[in-house]
Amino acid sequence: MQQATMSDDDHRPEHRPGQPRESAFFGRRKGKTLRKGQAERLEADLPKLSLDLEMPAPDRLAELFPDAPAEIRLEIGFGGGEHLVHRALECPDVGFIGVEPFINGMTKALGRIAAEEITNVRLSGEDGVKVLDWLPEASLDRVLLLYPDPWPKKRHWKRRFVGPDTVARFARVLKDGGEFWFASDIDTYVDWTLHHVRADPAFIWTASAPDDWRQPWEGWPGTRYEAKARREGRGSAYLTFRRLPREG
Ligand SMILES: C[S@@+](CC[C@H](N)C(=O)[O-])C[C@H]1O[C@@H](n2cnc3c(N)ncnc32)[C@H](O)[C@@H]1O
Repeated sequence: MQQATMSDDDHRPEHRPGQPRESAFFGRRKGKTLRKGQAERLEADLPKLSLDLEMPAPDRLAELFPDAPAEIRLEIGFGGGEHLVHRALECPDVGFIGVEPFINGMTKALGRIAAEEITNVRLSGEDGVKVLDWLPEASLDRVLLLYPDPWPKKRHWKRRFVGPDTVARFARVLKDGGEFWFASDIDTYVDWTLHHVRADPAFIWTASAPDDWRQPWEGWPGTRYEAKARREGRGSAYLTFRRLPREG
């Protein structure tokens, strides 16, 4: 990563807050044709683990999981699920919701979930925006966005998942004191995210020293996309924002 400038005003011309987006997915849903076994797994296993966005969310989100976890985290755009599965195994008492519209990534994650007999994960193949809008207010302890599609060309910055509307959505679904974790190897996206999240009074950026954003979180296993960034010579920033208590 080039040195992030951490300035707040670099990207304002592109930032025109308007109506909340109904979709923030601009990527591919399908890659290589799935092998027969993979297609069968997708068909058999996904419905069992998938959120039903046609039905209202349960008031107590913990009811989605067999062991009614006290803590629930959401990972948006999990790719092949490497990080999601690692954390689900590391924290069996936490409920994880993973969102990934790319079918090949979803299939890979389903394979790992089955192989490890993981029970504390629920999934959605929908756009993360739809899942955020479905979730009850103040229902999550953490939202993770790890290496979101970077859209490096300036004319595409508006496609980035982070924007004023999605930051407001994070603020709605997070519990007081909950956290939004963001990782990226693209310096303009790091600056962009700092600008948008710090513009929302619901959040504070928790960093007080450079290592707080240069070093990954405890137990960090890396991600597939991060490994690619390293091979190509880019470092990363890891931003942690805390949702402030609601007033009243
Ligand atoms: C660059 S990849 C990173 C994958 C993984 N987090 C990693 O670090 O290896 C970004 C992922 O976000 C997914 N994605 C893009 N837009 C999304 C959206 N609106 N909702 C949910 N996932 C999305 C893509 O399908 C892709 O798998």
